[in-house]
Amino acid sequence: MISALEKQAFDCAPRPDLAIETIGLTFHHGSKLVLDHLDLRVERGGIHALVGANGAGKSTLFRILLGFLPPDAGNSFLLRHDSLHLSIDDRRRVGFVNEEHSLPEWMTIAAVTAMQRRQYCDWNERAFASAIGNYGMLPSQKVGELSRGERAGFNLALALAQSPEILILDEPTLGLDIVAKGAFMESLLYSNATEACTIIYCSHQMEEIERLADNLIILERGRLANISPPDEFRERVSHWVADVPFKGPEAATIPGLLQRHLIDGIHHYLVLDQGEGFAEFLRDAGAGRIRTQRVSLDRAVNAFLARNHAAAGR
Ligand SMILES: Nc1ncnc2c1ncn2[C@@H]1O[C@H](COP(=O)(O)OP(=O)(O)OP(=O)(O)O)[C@@H](O)[C@H]1O
Repeated sequence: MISALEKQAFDCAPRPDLAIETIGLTFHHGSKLVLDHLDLRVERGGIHALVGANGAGKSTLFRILLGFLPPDAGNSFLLRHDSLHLSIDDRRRVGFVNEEHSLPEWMTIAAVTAMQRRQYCDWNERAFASAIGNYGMLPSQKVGELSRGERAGFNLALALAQSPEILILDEPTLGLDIVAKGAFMESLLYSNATEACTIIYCSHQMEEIERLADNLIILERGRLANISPPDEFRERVSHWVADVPFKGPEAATIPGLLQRHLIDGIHHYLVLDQGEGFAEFLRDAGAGRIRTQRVSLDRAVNAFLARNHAAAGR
């Protein structure tokens, strides 16, 4: 028989197969609940995209995981280590790139690189050279002189050279133009980081996610709303087109409704987790012709995140 104390310790013990684990993680910014008893388990390896509406709590989650913010309740573990007690060695195993790309502006690329090289004992010169090779930066250039895209690329090259076991990317391509975004993603994909480490990647760019991610994590108001391969999520959302007479059925009666539109007298419904039974529902509502269309990941995620607007309209 184990005691209540032992059971609690066992329940909070980190799992070795997980890169990230949060248990009942709760955080408030003032009176605002930002993370709401979040239970998240991210397996080691692969690319995991973290998606959510603005203010869903994604950056806050990263800050807690990295030990920059203490949670109000619950636990968070990074590579099995409690985020509140990460040692210097634990931190060396974690690469972090965010949209700010904050690096000392007055230092040259050569000087920042030399500093990082000294700091990380597992420094991988090949990974650094390969990532930085996508850009035409000169070692003598100061960080302050770099464009946003170059700064992002430099930051990524530094993080990859660390040989991290986990790489956390918080909207690293925010504000970059399409060419700079492409260069950043190429550097990431053609590094061997994708084989050797777990990448958790927060982005609003669905086409990037569709191309890169093995797993789609959706955070909604501080709670976990989905964790699955992106395709699996996309298949949960279906688009039905039907010539239902008049205004069509009341929104409140439509099963799984995410979004609906009336275009040229034809009703379009985006619904969640509905199979063939939905066609029957439309037929019962008076529909003659009914067809379904493929939904892109972008559309599926956006409709899912905006579904509360549909609910509010009911
Ligand atoms: N320092 C702060 N003080 C007060 N509230 C804050 C602070 N930082 C964040 N918040 C609030 O916490 C909530 C979550 O913020 P967070 O930055 O984690 O969201 P996010 O999901 O990363 O959003 P985005 O996609 O816009 O970057 C937001 O509602 C935000 O207004």
